[in-house]
Amino acid sequence: MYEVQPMYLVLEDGTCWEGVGPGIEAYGEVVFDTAPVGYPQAVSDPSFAGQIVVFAFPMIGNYGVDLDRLESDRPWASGVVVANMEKETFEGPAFPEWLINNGVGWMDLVDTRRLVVHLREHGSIRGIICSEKRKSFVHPEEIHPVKKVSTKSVMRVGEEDGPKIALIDYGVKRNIVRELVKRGCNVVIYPHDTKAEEILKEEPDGILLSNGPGDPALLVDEIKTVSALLGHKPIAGICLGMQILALAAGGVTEKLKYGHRGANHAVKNVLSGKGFVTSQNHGYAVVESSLAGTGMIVTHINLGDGSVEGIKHEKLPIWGVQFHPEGSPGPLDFEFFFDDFLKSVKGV
Ligand SMILES: NC(=O)CC[C@H](N)C(=O)O
Repeated sequence: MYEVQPMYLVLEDGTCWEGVGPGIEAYGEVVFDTAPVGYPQAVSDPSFAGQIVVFAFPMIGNYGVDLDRLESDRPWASGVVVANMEKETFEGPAFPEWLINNGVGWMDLVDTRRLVVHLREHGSIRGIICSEKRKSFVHPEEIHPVKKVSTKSVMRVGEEDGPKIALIDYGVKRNIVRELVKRGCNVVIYPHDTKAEEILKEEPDGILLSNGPGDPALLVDEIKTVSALLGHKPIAGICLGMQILALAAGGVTEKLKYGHRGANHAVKNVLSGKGFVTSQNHGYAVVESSLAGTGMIVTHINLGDGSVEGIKHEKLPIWGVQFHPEGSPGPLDFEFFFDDFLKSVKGV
């Protein structure tokens, strides 16, 4: 077991939030997530790298961590803030112990209801979890988090004689890989900085751009690579992957005030009128008006704030979604995204 001590979450706007924790400091953009369950999947989603996640649901840690059902091999969130951390569980490592063992700072007994309202009103903001009250703090030097979470070498999984999918890993969630493998694909996972020629040399049948952390507009080389790939093969993008697609086509992305992170975000297909409940984790969005003249059109919007949730090319097999068709955590209503991708890859 571990001991807890008084800890503070100090935000860049000067507000200080009290709680207790195991004494591990954490630094990052403070964001909130509204999913009630699936916290091990959420914090192991590499898209949370560099972020302190505040869980809006009050009880976290009620069940332990199933190490075989994570979205990567470790928690990537830089910190976790909760109202009520359960200390013991019957199965698997307890959530708070697992965070400590991986060096992730957390805080318990925080007034997360008030904190989430604060973040909604003032927007996501940087902060630090620390053991003394501070008025200001120095920001550690930041490198783009995609560099930290992407694979360092090419990896191959799945059926050797299946459709060959080039998956560019900006911080891929394991469930995206599982969805492809489940459909008999031969998946080649590439580091984020792989050149277009190297990918095309392998003659993939389709290209999938993964989710990932950080500001998409800063990924200048990755955007150039995707521009060079456009038009060669069917290309689909998920979350950061969709944002990179839009930027590669000439569009623009912007930061949302507090983003969408949770397991019940309603989106609408504006072409068919159908609605879907989706899993989401993003802080940036594609600017709809910036797509004019790029060949890309909006296919889905968020029913909460009207922001862009899906795009496609008018003529070519290129499309993307801003939410997570692989769920994990969250609903699988949109799992057919992978079936559509495979149909496009096989040309049926
Ligand atoms: N899950 C993701 O791929 C997130 C994309 C991007 N980092 C954002 O916050 O908008």
